[in-house]
Amino acid sequence: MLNKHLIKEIKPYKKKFVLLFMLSITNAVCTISIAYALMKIINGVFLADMNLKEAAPFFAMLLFLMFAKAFVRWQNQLTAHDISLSIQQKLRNRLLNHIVTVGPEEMSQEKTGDLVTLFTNGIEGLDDYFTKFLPQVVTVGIIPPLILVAVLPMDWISALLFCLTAPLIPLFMMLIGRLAGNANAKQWKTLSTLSIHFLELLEGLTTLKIFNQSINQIKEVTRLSNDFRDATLKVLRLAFLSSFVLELISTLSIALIAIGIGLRLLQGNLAFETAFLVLLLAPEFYQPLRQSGAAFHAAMTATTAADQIYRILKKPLNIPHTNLQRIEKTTVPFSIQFEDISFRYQQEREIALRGLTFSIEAGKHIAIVGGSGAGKSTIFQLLLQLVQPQKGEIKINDLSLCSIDPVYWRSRIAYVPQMPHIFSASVFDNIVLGNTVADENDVIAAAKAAAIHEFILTLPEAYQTKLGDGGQPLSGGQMRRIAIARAFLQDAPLILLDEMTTGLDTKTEKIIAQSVADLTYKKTVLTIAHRLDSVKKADKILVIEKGQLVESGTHAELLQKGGRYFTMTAADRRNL
Ligand SMILES: Nc1ncnc2c1ncn2[C@@H]1O[C@H](COP(=O)(O)OP(=O)(O)OP(=O)(O)O)[C@@H](O)[C@H]1O
Repeated sequence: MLNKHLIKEIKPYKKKFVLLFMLSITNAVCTISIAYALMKIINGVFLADMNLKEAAPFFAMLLFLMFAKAFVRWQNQLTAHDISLSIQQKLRNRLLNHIVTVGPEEMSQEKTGDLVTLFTNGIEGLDDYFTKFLPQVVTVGIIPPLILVAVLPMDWISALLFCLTAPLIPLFMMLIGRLAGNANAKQWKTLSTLSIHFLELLEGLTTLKIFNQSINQIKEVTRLSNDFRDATLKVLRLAFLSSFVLELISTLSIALIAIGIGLRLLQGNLAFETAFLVLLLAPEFYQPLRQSGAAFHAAMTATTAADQIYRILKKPLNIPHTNLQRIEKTTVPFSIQFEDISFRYQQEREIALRGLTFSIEAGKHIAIVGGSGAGKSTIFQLLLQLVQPQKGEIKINDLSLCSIDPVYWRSRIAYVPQMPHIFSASVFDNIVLGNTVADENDVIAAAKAAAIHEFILTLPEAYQTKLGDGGQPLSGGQMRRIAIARAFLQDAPLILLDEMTTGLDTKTEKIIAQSVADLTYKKTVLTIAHRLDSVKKADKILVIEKGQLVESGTHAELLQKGGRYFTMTAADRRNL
């Protein structure tokens, strides 16, 4: 239950944790002193004929101690929440940074719904660990032992009973904890599955409606929702059961001590003062142990989430971070060499690229063609350093790509993906996307080059119109043009274009083609093309099939060869 990862997170907050410890000791001292003051007042007033003047200091002491105890508990909670919120914020940032650094390939093995649940409920669930469980552990470690030390010299029999009965509570907690651990894991899994299906329902709403499947999906979400309710109820049942058991054990223990004290009082073997003080302290002795049951269950949920969080944080970073170099600006445009590159995606049986060897001279325009799933996009993934080849070497200006700082390297690439992502931000921010030096004129120029400026002006707030989730909806072609404007703005020496003109009308395509020609002048450009008539002008065409390079040359050379490219162009013409 004391999760070693979560405990490690406390290290930077050692001082605050020491304060928490000191506050718990003060709380324990206050608890014992309150019992002592009460005993003095009641014994004095009822049995020792104490008058008001004599009792006044004890009343003052009692009042002071009660305030002090309330203050200490308040500070205790504040400190615990302070530590918890700082750790949560740090973990959220670390998780986010790690996900970004690990990259899309590794993260594609994770379910989006799982990650969303982890990032929200999971991290928030850790709060209970730091604000309930850990302070409770500290309290359990301080209050009962201090009470024991106070009681032992006065009444060793009650102290012995404390010692004999107290271990029963953690023992039962451990037994119930085993069951609760499984129930918590199941509850977490069900919640994740529910999130995944709900996300799918939202994302695939159109498809589901068209195929009349929305009812089925709703039924599935409802079924999962019921499963989640059952799983939660099971967890709650166990939590209530453990509370019941702990309450029962502590109540019986207090009763046992009270009977023992009563009998010895009757026999005259015990002074009233001592008996009364021990009776007052007995519930205080068991209270932290009793409360630890609830804290224990809160911690269970937190540790289940923590296991998932640290599993993600353990994912290896795919970039070797030693001796990273930069390519000086003077060496652009870049020449590229693929030397016997082989690559297989994790958890895929089929190899995506096999022994790929080709070279691209600096400043040349290369087209990559091939059937669906041939491995074209994977070449871009490798060039973007989103994945690393298992075999072979990629060289940029004769420098190994894996020795180049990936952050710097990506800043030298303008990339238009097949399906660009539009963020929940203004049109302006979506085009700028982190380019800190671009001003308004640059953005407008980029939008004009991407033939999207006129359209942006028709939007309610022009360049300030919000896009993305909940914002202005865009067509596929408009999204592509925003992505193309991004690339224009970046003005990088290496340009990777994936299906550049897909989803555009002929007029827009012409405008963009001209802008691309201007943008790519004297730059190294790689274009993935499906429509073969758009690759005729390329300096070199690479034909990829089943992850292998089957042909390369200019359009004319390849046609003359009468090989795979020739067959593809013939098929392309027939389909027109
Ligand atoms: N993230 C991924 N995880 C696992 N396998 C992948 C991933 N991306 C692609 N693949 C697999 O790698 C192979 C090559 O895919 P790639 O996307 O490079 O092909 P492509 O030529 O770009 O296809 P298309 O023209 O249809 O986009 C395919 O078998 C594909 O299933």
